[in-house]
Amino acid sequence: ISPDENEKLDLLYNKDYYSSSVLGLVRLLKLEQEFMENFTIYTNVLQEKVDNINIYLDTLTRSPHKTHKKREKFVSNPLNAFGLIRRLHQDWPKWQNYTKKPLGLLQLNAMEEILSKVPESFDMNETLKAMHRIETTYDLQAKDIASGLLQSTQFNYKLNMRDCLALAHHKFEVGYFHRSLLWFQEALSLTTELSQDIISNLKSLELEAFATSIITRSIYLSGQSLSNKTIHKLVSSQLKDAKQKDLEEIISSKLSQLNKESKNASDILKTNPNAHNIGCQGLFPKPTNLSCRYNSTTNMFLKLAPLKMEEMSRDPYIVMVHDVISDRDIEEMKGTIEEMGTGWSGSDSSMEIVARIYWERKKSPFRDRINQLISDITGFKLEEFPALQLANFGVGGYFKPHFDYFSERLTKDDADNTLGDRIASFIFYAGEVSQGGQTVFPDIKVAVEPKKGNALFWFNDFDDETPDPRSLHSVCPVIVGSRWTITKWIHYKPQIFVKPCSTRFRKKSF
Ligand SMILES: O=C(O)CCC(=O)C(=O)O
Ligand SMILES: [Fe+2]
Repeated sequence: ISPDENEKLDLLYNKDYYSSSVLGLVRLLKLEQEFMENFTIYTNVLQEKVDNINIYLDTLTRSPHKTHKKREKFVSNPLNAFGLIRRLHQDWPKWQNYTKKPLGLLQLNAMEEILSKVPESFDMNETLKAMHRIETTYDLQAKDIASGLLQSTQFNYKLNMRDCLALAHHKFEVGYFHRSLLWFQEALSLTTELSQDIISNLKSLELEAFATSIITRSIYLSGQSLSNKTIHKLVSSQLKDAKQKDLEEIISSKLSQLNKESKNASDILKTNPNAHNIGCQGLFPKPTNLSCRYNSTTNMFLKLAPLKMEEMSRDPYIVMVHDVISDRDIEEMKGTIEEMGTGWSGSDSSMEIVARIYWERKKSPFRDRINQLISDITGFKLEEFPALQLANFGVGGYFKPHFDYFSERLTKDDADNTLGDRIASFIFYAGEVSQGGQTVFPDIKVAVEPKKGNALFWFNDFDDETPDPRSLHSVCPVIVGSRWTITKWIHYKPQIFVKPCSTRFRKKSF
């Protein structure tokens, strides 16, 4: 990578994107609100001008003087003659000037300023990907999503024709022709609503862009070896003079054709559910041999307020602790956040921006309390690495399957190797997530609902600090909700005197 490209990447990665967190989306909502307020004032100012002109025109209402005789009679009266000359000499030039007076400049400038902050193509693409992730992970249907039905919940929100068209085009670009066709049909079924719209020619532009992509692709697929220039010419000639209806026809028929040709290939294979998707859809078999219990032994304080512990898996050990963090704690947590940074999923070339994160490095009563709580629950010592990581996911935000042990995730914030590996992970669920966002362990078929107030604890390593690959875990795309988490990684070395005696070693095969 050249220094230039490095700089570009740096810019891309250090930007605060709207799509990567619900916090970012809240900022964007405020931005749109501001834009609409300015637009409203602007239209009011325009309206006032129209009103003023109308009031003046109303003062001049008179009979239409249809014949020459009537007109002659009218101007033969000195009052009318005088008024006529005076108006044309004095008034009308002023009104003409009035029409030229610029209006609402303040608002127009404010709107321009706001438009300089709107989402760029990166954010647009991320939100298309997020929608795609939600659709494919949970195997939702275009018509359901468009009408506000997400899984079994019916919302009062709907997508409009332009939303569906953008999704159809994206599905085509990523090779999901079947889904693309369904979204396109959805868009067509909604066309009436905007057909009279002043911006409907924008729709034609988008249809044209879509048709161009499709025809270009089918020419490529036809196997003729043509230069890009020739292809471009061919496409333009096919689309020349195409009306909106023609464009719709071209897109529909080509998509159907692509879909037929690729049957059993792209869509079906790609949406073939993997273990992560099965977990997200709630289809793991229900475990039967697990227990719930009150824990009041790790610490004196627990005798007063025992912990509600629910086993999620016995081997490897995964436990959910119910109702351990209060709404007040969560509000306090949000108050401690300064600037948030970009949260990532994946590694190297497949890195994706999925959340905003904040490392709580400064000592605070909140941080002390949370660390104490984790110590009380787990019995582990945290003094040597007191930092906490807070995260807020975006809608559709997720985390690819990964391991938390160091060999996998070496980050500069947490890579103090003198403390040893991250033998265990502890996560508080600190946001309201009504759909999606589960923590999933695909290999051992465990899926955990991110219920606000609860916490999840699991081991990443065996007792001898060797990695336990069954700790592979992922986060399902958030469908509805603002997913906040507080994460703590528990390191090996500080636990040297407190580690449980049970020996959980990697099973060696000889
Ligand atoms: O938020 C979660 O449920 C898990 C996050 C995670 O796996 C991580 O940050 O390493
Ligand atoms: Fe993780």
